[in-house]
Amino acid sequence: MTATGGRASGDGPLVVGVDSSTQSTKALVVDAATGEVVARGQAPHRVSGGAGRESDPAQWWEALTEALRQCGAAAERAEAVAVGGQQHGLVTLDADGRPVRPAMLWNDVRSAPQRDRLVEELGGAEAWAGRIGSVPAPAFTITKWAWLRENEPEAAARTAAVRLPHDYLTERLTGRGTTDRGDASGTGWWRGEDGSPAGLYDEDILGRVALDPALLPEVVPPGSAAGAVRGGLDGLPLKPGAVVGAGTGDNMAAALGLGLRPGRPVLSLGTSGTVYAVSPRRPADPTGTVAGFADARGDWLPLACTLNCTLAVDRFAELLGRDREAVEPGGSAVVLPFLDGERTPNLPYASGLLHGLRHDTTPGQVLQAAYDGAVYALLSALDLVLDADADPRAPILLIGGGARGTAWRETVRRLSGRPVLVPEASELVALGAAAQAAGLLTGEDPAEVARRWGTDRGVSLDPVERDEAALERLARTLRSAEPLLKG
Ligand SMILES: Nc1ncnc2c1ncn2[C@@H]1O[C@H](COP(=O)(O)OP(=O)(O)O)[C@@H](O)[C@H]1O
Ligand SMILES: O=C(CO)[C@@H](O)[C@H](O)COP(=O)(O)O
Repeated sequence: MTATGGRASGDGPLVVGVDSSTQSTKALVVDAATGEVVARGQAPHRVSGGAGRESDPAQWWEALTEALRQCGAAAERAEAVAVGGQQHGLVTLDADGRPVRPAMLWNDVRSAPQRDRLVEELGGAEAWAGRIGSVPAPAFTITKWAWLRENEPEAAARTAAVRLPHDYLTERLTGRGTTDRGDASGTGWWRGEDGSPAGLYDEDILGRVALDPALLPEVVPPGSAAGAVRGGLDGLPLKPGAVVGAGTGDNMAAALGLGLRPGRPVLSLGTSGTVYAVSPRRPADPTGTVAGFADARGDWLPLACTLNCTLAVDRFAELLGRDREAVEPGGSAVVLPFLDGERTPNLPYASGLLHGLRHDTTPGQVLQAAYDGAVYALLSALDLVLDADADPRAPILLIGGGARGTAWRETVRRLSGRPVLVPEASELVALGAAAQAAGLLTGEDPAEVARRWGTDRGVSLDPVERDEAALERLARTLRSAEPLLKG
């Protein structure tokens, strides 16, 4: 079992990297010297359906414990651990550190009205982009906190600490309320332009949503530890005293795991679809398409995110009664798979749309159209996340659960016209967290650790001619259907 596709195992210390994302927790035990994955575990999460998307944070802790148990004795020997987690989720804790209510997740769009109001109150989209580098989407933590205050004031009043998903797990490990700049940059109340690696909380913005800064975690600067694993964590197979990294958001962790350099675009196909690149310049997109996130090292991570990716396409396959790979070419069907509303483009009230059916349209063509719709939304932001001087021939790094599927790979090739590289290492978020943990032991930059491990080695797929006709059909349908999708 190797992350790196072949280097021999060494005698390096062991580290644990955790990916606590929407659907599950994955844990890897990695040899810090070679990057060899010596054990792995995975346990699922429950996410509510209906109007919102919520998960009980206590369940993430149970899933972490279970995933580590599956790693066996190797986890107990690890010298350091770090947690990458789904971004943005609002975790509210009471005075005893227990969740006041389930966490509202990144893909819960109930706070769209609060988002619109907040954008207007600060002086519009441009003002937000200039101030925090992003125009908040309803994904951002600040909009969820505003929703909570309005809709469940007693829960907001009982809140003694506000955390992100990865902060919650890190705090249970160390007993200290901490976060990092990468995940903090998705809250809506963190600013990174003052030159200090940890950035700062924007007290004026916090005042607008009546959130006391004392309720927020300390931002641990890159290269520093959050603490050590506490004693007395019954049933958790980690060694007390093991170093705990600051952790980060899952996309920032994957960027670490790839040892990503500026100019290399990443397309991640999971519950969310994301497209991003590392940049030395702080982004500020007033259209709101690109979020100006910080990375976990001191650079930036301009990123666009869709709400409808693998789950939406799998749902189309299920509705059509087909295997997810049973796509067929041709036809004129167009699917805008916005089953959960959408963030890119910004259409929180949208639902899915199927257009262009003819008597001879086949179910396999409709399924292919669903893949096309999901990938189109991401590719429309590809050039926007890259710096102007980025090489347009650089391959797209394709990661996330969907990257294992042939239909996903071929759709990205056909709609992008670019070479595609699918890393052999499948769990890049957990590997990035492991690289952060390893860097704390060795004093190295975590991205250098990942490069040393060779995590971006994989299958190279040559470019194919871009399917302009499909792109044009999608663009036209999106334009024409806008009033309907705005709901
Ligand atoms: N072999 C495969 N082919 C295509 N899709 C896959 C394959 N394996 C997993 N997936 C997709 O990957 C998704 C999970 O991706 P993952 O990146 O682990 O999600 P997340 O991190 O958002 O929880 C599932 O929704 C599933 O549709
Ligand atoms: O909201 C975003 C990025 O801004 C999402 O990418 C979340 O971070 C969830 O990630 P996955 O669970 O799909 O990996």
